[in-house]
Amino acid sequence: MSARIFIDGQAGTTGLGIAQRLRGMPGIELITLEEAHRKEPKARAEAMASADVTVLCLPDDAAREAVELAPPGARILDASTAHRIAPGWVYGFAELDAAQPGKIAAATRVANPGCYATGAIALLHPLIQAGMLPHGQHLSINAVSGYSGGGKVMIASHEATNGPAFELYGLGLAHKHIPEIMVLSGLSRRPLFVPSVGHFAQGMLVCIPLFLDQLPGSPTPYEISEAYREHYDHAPDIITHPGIYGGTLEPDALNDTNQLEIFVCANGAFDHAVLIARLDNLGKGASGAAVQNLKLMLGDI
Ligand SMILES: NC(=O)C1=CN([C@@H]2O[C@H](COP(=O)(O)OP(=O)(O)OC[C@H]3O[C@@H](n4cnc5c(N)ncnc54)[C@H](OP(=O)(O)O)[C@@H]3O)[C@@H](O)[C@H]2O)C=CC1
Ligand SMILES: CC(=O)N[C@@H](CCC(=O)OP(=O)(O)O)C(=O)O
Repeated sequence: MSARIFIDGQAGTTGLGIAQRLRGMPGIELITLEEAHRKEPKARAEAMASADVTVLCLPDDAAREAVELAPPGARILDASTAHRIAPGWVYGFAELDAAQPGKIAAATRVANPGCYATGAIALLHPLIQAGMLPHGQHLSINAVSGYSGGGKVMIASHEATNGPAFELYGLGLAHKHIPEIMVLSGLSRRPLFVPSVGHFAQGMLVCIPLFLDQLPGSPTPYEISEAYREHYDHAPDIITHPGIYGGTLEPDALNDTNQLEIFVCANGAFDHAVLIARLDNLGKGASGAAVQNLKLMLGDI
């Protein structure tokens, strides 16, 4: 028997990415609304009622409205920021720890993580859990994303104007991913987060600098990479690199995959390290993770 999936927001960047991934999968039937009806509350509520899982690929306010429209008991996977740390919702980062896949599988409401948050949590949570980073550590997070991270509006703007080549944003230091990064990593002190966007469509790097001599026990970079190896030993989509990485890193090497790579760069003479996550903002940072979560919610069909 096939599983019926309704994507609310089927015409957007994330919705199209999820639909494309699901079309190739056996055992999945997509419920689609005609263009004229795709924003009608009644048509959307009916589609939700007949779906095994509804995936919300909508702006935050529209996602909150959709949850209100949903019949009681409807299973929902929300790709927006609206419910990431909301009570009653399970965070859809399956690699968080050994218990998370089971929690996602059993949940009625799952929040798909933000793209930057996926990279930051993947770097921070294992070290905080292992006691190598204190919960109250002062941290800066710097990241660059391809312009598809900004959805249809940013894509159209970059493609129409051929730029800007690069820009910093979020300079009010209140980016919407900071709350989920804090809660899921286990940080008690708000990190500084400076995102940026470049004139390339897809791909992402998330970088976290550390002064190793300020950490408990002054861990070596090798101990940090070993902590990642142990934590992600049973996570096929997370690729850890042993030892210290000293090459160059381009953001788009994992495009169209659901993988995330972790690098530890360091210079022991200065006790300096930089933790780096590379992922596809539209893959593991959005549609790839959504499909991974859907598979778990449907019993890994
Ligand atoms: N792009 C990315 O890398 C990521 C995005 N996300 C999140 O996913 C969600 C969708 O983002 P993204 O795909 O980029 O955005 P887009 O702007 O590309 O797409 C949003 C879609 O939602 C539709 N929509 C808006 N309001 C309603 C409504 N009331 N009822 C039905 N449909 C509606 C829009 O319709 P119309 O086409 O008519 O404008 C559009 O098709 C956002 O919450 C975003 O934060 C999550 C992870 C990564
Ligand atoms: C380049 C760009 O604008 N990126 C988006 C984040 C996209 C994303 O993954 O986040 P959500 O799932 O939370 O929307 C931003 O910074 O708001």
